[in-house]
Amino acid sequence: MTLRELHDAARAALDPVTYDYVAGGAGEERVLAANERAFDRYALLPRVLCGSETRDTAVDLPGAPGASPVVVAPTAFHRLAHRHGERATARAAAAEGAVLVTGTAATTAVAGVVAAARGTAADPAVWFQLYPHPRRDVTEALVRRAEDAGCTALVLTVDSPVFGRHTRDLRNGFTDLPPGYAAENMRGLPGAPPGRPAAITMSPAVSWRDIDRTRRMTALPVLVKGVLHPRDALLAVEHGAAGVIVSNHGGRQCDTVPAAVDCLPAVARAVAGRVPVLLDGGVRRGGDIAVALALGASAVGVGRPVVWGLAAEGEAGVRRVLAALRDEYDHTLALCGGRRNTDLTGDMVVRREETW
Ligand SMILES: Cc1cc2nc3c(=O)[nH]c(=O)nc-3n(C[C@H](O)[C@H](O)[C@H](O)COP(=O)(O)O)c2cc1C
Ligand SMILES: CCCCC(=O)C(=O)O
Repeated sequence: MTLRELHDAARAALDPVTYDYVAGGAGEERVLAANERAFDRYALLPRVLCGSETRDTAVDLPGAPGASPVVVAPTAFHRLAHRHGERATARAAAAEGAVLVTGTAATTAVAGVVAAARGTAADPAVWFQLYPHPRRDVTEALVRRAEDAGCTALVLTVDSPVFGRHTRDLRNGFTDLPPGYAAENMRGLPGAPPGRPAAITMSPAVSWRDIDRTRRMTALPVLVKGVLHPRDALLAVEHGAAGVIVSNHGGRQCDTVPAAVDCLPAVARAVAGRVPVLLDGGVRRGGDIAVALALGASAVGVGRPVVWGLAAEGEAGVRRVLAALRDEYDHTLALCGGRRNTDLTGDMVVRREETW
């Protein structure tokens, strides 16, 4: 099955409200569409007669040496997509050597997610995503949970000072998890109502000070997710980020921003190799990964395709998505005369004429 067929199978398997939650974006979904379309405007200029029978596509990421260049981006509520939920995703990512980013909005507690990954691979890399919280004690409790579970890095999502307005969810009245599902990591936190999970809080009042505070709480590397402006990328490095993730949240926050991949070159220039830069949004094929790496990314994140794999076929479906993307990428690397990721350089990407 191709990724497109997995998407169709997922659509058939999911109830329409859940499908819309995953598929949808903010506003008129312009950014959602632009993320994928932007890749059509980039073409690869291969080099010839410089390839190799053996290629190495592994990449060293914070807390994840020798990882796949395809990272599972944090996506909420996997138990809505499949009864095995985040555990299935974790087993699949571990089996494929891919970093799994789980997070505050997971429907399985982080300890269970890491345990599932460890049941599959000796040394899986699971990162924990959280929103900078205005209450330090809440952030600290989440950080300890991630550490105790065995996560190897934290991801702070900074593109969500307020919730995005997801048009389809508003139309469908999808404002809360159905009975029987919860953001399990939010249970028992300071300020949580007894027996119930605390609400996931986003605040426009958080700042770089909160990033500094979080960094001081932990020895884990901290990546900053949701950067588009090159000056923010620079600030992230200055504030000790171990990595910068260029992302517009899959078109689910501001519907007037550029396509994610179009923001990558300027961010990569600003970061200038000091920490890894990752890119997510609209990555759907191996060629997209090659373009992103040539434009300065060390790895890419994939969001929706993983959820489609999960909904269609559980663990096996997620494995299929991750394996297909890595295999297509390896094939593209071979076609471009590369033997390792760093052989893809900026001069090998050109703009297509927009005459079609
Ligand atoms: C259903 C869904 C849930 C998401 N939940 C989160 C989340 O909890 N935290 C976060 O930082 N990003 C979240 N994202 C954004 C993804 O991490 C990622 O930026 C985006 O999906 C990448 O775009 P793609 O879906 O085109 O690959 C979510 C995206 C989707 C589609
Ligand atoms: C409170 C959960 C937020 C999930 C999210 O980030 C998204 O749906 O885009």
